[in-house]
Amino acid sequence: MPLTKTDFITLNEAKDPQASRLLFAIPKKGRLYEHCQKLLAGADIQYHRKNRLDIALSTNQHVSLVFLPASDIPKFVGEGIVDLGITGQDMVAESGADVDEVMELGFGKCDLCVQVPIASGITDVKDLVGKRIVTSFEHLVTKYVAQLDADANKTRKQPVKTAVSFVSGSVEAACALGLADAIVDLVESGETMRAAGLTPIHTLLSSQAVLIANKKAPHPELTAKITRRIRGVILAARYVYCNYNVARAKLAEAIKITPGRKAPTVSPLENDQWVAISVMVAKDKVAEIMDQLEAIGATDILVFSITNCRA
Ligand SMILES: Nc1ncnc2c1ncn2[C@@H]1O[C@H](COP(=O)(O)OP(=O)(O)OP(=O)(O)O)[C@@H](O)[C@H]1O
Ligand SMILES: O=P(O)(O)OC[C@H]1O[C@H](OP(=O)(O)OP(=O)(O)O)[C@H](O)[C@@H]1O
Ligand SMILES: [Mg+2]
Repeated sequence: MPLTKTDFITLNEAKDPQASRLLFAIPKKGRLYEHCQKLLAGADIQYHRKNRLDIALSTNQHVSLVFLPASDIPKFVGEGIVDLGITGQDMVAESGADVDEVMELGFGKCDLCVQVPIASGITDVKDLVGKRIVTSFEHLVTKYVAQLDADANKTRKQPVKTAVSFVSGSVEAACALGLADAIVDLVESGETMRAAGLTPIHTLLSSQAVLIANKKAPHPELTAKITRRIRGVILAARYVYCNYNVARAKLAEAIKITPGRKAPTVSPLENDQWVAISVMVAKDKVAEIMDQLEAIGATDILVFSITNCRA
């Protein structure tokens, strides 16, 4: 939904140079919305969003949050209408907007894939030349198809053109509806693709959510502060804190298993044959690491979640 008149009044207030708030665009719904809410909470950017209003002034930071469709955010950031934004890398690529990609956020991971009906037997994108492709990623796909066509036409007498048409959602239905021979859409678990009887034959790009900034954003210090805070929240989500005891004789082996981000903290125990180690460990490797620590005789291995951190 476009911004309403009330939104623009609030936006103008928010842009009042006296207030000079940083404008931060957040996807207004969908896959990225909840993750963004958690990020904002972790970064302690508090706000109260009034019912149906797409702008919210932060109550504790010099920031106004602007809730927009994920697909519009790269353009708004690129043009400097807002200073910072969160969206998918796929949306940034599709928009062609010139923005600073400040940081990958580790959620909203998916691939943009060319998909064909399993029954078509097509396995090569070259076999789509001259056929019909339906997608929401019109610019990316048009560019990709232009190259496919150009390559194919080098060896053809009669040039062919692959047709690309746009739909805004439920792209996977296009083949079954007889609108397309192939589609290009996002795949995460692959459930939607399989349910539609489709199979992937090529990946155009891999995407995840990113923090993007206008290249001439007028609030460098506030931008840097928010970026640092968000980086802390992201980092905290990727790591756990691990504490264990190990025989001093095994210290070198233990450090190899848990080298930490810089180095582990090694503290003496009352028993001078043993030391205690505290260290950050990647969350997705923690079970493996605990197995390895146990195998060298480490004891009292404790793992704690980290709610926030600065590294
Ligand atoms: N299935 C998915 N898994 C992971 N990330 C996804 C998935 N679908 C979309 N995304 C990411 O989230 C971004 C926004 O997609 P989302 O589906 O939330 O918005 P939308 O399609 O505009 O809205 P809606 O689907 O609610 O109409 C995409 O650009 C992509 O980066
Ligand atoms: O591989 P999966 O885990 O099944 O996810 C992929 C689906 O998720 C998105 O759709 P969404 O639910 O956002 O609906 P939309 O097509 O209306 O955007 C995307 O467009 C795919 O259809
Ligand atoms: Mg969607």
